[in-house]
Amino acid sequence: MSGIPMERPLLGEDEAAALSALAARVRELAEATVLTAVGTAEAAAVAAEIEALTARLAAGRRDAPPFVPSGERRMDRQIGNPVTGALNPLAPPVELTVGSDGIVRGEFTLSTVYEGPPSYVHGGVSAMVLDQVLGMAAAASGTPGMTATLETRYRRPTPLGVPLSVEAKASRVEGRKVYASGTICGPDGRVTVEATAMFIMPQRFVPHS
Ligand SMILES: CCCCCCCCCCCCCCCC(=O)SCCNC(=O)CCNC(=O)[C@H](O)C(C)(C)COP(=O)(O)OP(=O)(O)OC[C@H]1O[C@@H](n2cnc3c(N)ncnc32)[C@H](O)[C@@H]1OP(=O)(O)O
Repeated sequence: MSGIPMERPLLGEDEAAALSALAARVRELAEATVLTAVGTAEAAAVAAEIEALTARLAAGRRDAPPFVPSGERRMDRQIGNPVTGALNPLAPPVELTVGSDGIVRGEFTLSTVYEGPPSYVHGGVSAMVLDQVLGMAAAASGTPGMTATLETRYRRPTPLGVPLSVEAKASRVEGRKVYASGTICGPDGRVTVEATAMFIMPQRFVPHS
């Protein structure tokens, strides 16, 4: 049982745009923090200002990240998602589209905050992106589910700071189980990471169960 409530407020367009702009500035702040070379006194002064800004935002704190309305496409309502969520400063964010062919596609660039080995993307970050994209491909097949298994194969290092592409597709559905596969490719089109996964729709979400 999660400590975060399932019920969510829905953001209007203006509020979603304003909070997304805020998250974009915080993303820049995170990268500036990792890369800054200002001295210790300046770092301490900035930390104090950020503490005050955090207190201003927390003055209107919600119990859980809000959703945005998304009509039929319930999979893109989680604006606080750590991969795709414009509202989440930890998300790159990866913008995804679902094609009529069932393939989920996206383009994204990862900054140095996602570094694993020097100058390359952390393997856990690649796995997180693929989990999301394969999960959306499973949902696009009509059977959304929770990740039961996720296998990643790291073919070559994934570079930071250059455009990457990701895509995934559901391969088969067996009852509540959906199998999907996908890749991340570098700017040269070569695959850097491959993944396969199996998602299971929890029994409690099965319609009319
Ligand atoms: C509708 C839900 C919301 C979705 C909204 C969609 C939003 C739009 C897309 C967004 C995309 C997000 C992408 C990120 C998705 C995460 O990150 S999900 C978070 C990570 N995953 C988890 O935390 C899952 C934790 N595990 C669980 O909750 C439960 O174990 C599961 C996976 C739901 C299965 O529970 P269950 O339905 O009670 O399973 P159960 O009836 O015991 O078993 C059913 C069958 O599955 C097999 N099985 C069960 N678990 C496993 C396993 N881990 N490995 C292999 N086989 C297994 C059983 O052996 C059984 O097989 P058969 O006997 O039928 O052959």
